[in-house]
Amino acid sequence: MIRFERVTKRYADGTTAVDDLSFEVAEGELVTLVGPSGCGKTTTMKMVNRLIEPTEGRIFLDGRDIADADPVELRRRIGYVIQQVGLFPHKTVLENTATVPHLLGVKRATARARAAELLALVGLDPSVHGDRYPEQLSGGQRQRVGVARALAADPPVLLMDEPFGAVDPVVREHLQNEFLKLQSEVRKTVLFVTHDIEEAVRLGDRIAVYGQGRIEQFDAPATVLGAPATPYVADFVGADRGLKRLSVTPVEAGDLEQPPVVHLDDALPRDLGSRWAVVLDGEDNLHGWISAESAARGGTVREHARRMEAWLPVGASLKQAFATMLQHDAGWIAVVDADERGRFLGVLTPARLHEALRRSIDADARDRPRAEVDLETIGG
Ligand SMILES: Nc1ncnc2c1ncn2[C@@H]1O[C@H](COP(=O)(O)OP(=O)(O)OP(=O)(O)O)[C@@H](O)[C@H]1O
Repeated sequence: MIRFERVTKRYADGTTAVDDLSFEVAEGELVTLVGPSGCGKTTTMKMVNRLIEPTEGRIFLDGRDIADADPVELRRRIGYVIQQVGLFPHKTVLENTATVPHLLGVKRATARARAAELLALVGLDPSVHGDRYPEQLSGGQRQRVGVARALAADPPVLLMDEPFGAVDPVVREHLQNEFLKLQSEVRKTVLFVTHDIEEAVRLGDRIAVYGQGRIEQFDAPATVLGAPATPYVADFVGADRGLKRLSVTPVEAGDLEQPPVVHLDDALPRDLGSRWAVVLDGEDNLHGWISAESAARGGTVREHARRMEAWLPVGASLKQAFATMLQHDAGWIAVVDADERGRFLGVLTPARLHEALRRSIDADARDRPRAEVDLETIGG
């Protein structure tokens, strides 16, 4: 969808901001550009909508060289969201959002109706916020309007330059989550600039890690964290990359331990064979758990079974799993099928969680599926 072919940008004063850059972004893909200040991220971005012209090389959008496109027509196909939002202060939120479609000749009423839909989509109630002016909004709300406005002309491509950079960390995490949800619906092709590796990892299908004017690594988040391509990348993603990796590594069925299991309608065994057992209903769905102590008192499984609060669907992140363990002060959590039936699959313990993490790091380093990694062969 977007392709850079040996693109270089040298400014008039001799600064090489982007140096012989080649990469490709697939349709519907979200690529984050991350790196320290001044490494060329914004320059890369602005060359896509021709706010900056490359010195050398070519950029293709949908297979067509953008140098041949009319810049105004080109920008209609590209939504642009920046940190300083740039809303018109004298226009209401609804008018701000409807501006571009209106300029493109969409009838006023239609443009406003569409704008209201978009505001709802980014989490603003048009009946509450639509008639306000930008100064009557919080920073986070303004950013949402910025995103809604960029989507208004329904462009296939979105360029986002530190769109959530100016808001506090809590609001920022909200906006990131909302944006991920939105993106799963609208599936735009997105270039997203950030200097925050956490943000890059959370949002990106792939991450381009920038050094000075060059991409040092262009890979999926888990690979960048697990197998940094260069010492520079390793340093940039940080010593706590194991922690960051928790949030991008899913719980897999192969990570789970199989504890003793009893069914609700079973007669209670005297000896569970363990300090606790998982209790399932007649359809093998998770019901709860039972301790060896209560089993020893006799009675029925149903009588002693306790509800299981600490559980997760398979595919949830290891970070969520860890958070759930801490939240419930649980030494293990149950993992169920991700579908509606929620069949019990096994339990995750802290030791298994740690193994899953080590396995996924090693799997990436060796470019092999996680299930095939034998932990015995990993040093340390
Ligand atoms: N108009 C310009 N003239 C000269 N040099 C420029 C110009 N614009 C940017 N630069 C330089 O080009 C380099 C890359 O700048 P760019 O804005 O692309 O970086 P960035 O990675 O987006 O940084 P930041 O995260 O601080 O926004 C920097 O050294 C910058 O000083």
